[in-house]
Amino acid sequence: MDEMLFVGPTGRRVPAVTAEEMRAVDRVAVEEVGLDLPRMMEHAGRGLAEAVLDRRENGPVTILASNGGNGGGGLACARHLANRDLPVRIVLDRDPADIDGVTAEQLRILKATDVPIETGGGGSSFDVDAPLDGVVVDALIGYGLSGAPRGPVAELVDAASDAAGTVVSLDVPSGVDATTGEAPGAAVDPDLIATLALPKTGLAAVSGDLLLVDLSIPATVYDRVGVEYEAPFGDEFAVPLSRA
Ligand SMILES: NC(=O)C1=CN([C@@H]2O[C@H](COP(=O)(O)OP(=O)(O)OC[C@H]3O[C@@H](n4cnc5c(N)ncnc54)[C@H](O)[C@@H]3O)[C@@H](O)[C@H]2O)[C@H](O)CC1
Ligand SMILES: [K+]
Repeated sequence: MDEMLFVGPTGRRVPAVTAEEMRAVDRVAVEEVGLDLPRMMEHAGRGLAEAVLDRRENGPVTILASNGGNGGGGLACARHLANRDLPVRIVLDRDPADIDGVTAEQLRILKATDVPIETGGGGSSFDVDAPLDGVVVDALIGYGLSGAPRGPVAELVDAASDAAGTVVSLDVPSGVDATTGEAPGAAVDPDLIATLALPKTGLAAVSGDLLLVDLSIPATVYDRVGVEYEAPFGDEFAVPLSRA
């Protein structure tokens, strides 16, 4: 627990958490402190959008999203980028009607805008075999990965892997186990990973620049979970990390 695998901008060691520890942090934040999921997801989406704006290239921004917390952050990011007139499109792994929970709240907002929402995995306007140009945002799976990517998610992971431009993964590259860094099947190989709140232990074993995005989780949450924590953000809301 609390392996010091990462270093922040001031040279300070930043602890890493396993997926299980991060789930415990989430649970305490929501149930004991009242920092609910929509609030954290908004920070995730904005931090991700700032990372994309920093690395922006000509061409569209394609946001690949599934039905979890990771996808919800991707959808919040899409809103920020579209509000800045970037040519954004969303590709879901499933029919929009099958998105639920907090992620569906994010989707509902986007449906009121003119951001195109497509569905990957056959039978839709999105051609999974056409190369993706511009920036690709990988918001398919975060620390909720269970086994090798399957079905339409696997096809979208492959599409991100074949992309010519910059690929930015949210929290963890989709297909990579957040705790071990191992990939049980296909996995995204991003240029940049915008990881949330604390780095995940598995990120020590994968390539890609690392940016740590603040979710505004108070230190008491980490205390209650037993994660040794010193706020790594200083005066910033996102800081680059290097691997120790
Ligand atoms: N405090 C925080 O760190 C917060 C993080 N957030 C983000 O939420 C995700 C974790 O969300 P969760 O809903 O638990 O899981 P995921 O989104 O990672 O994945 C669920 C999604 O993926 C599908 N899936 C899982 N395994 C597979 C597979 N092998 N093949 C195909 N599909 C798979 C599953 O069916 C679901 O659809 C975390 O990483 C952060 O990005 C919150 O936004 C805020 C708090
Ligand atoms: K991801």
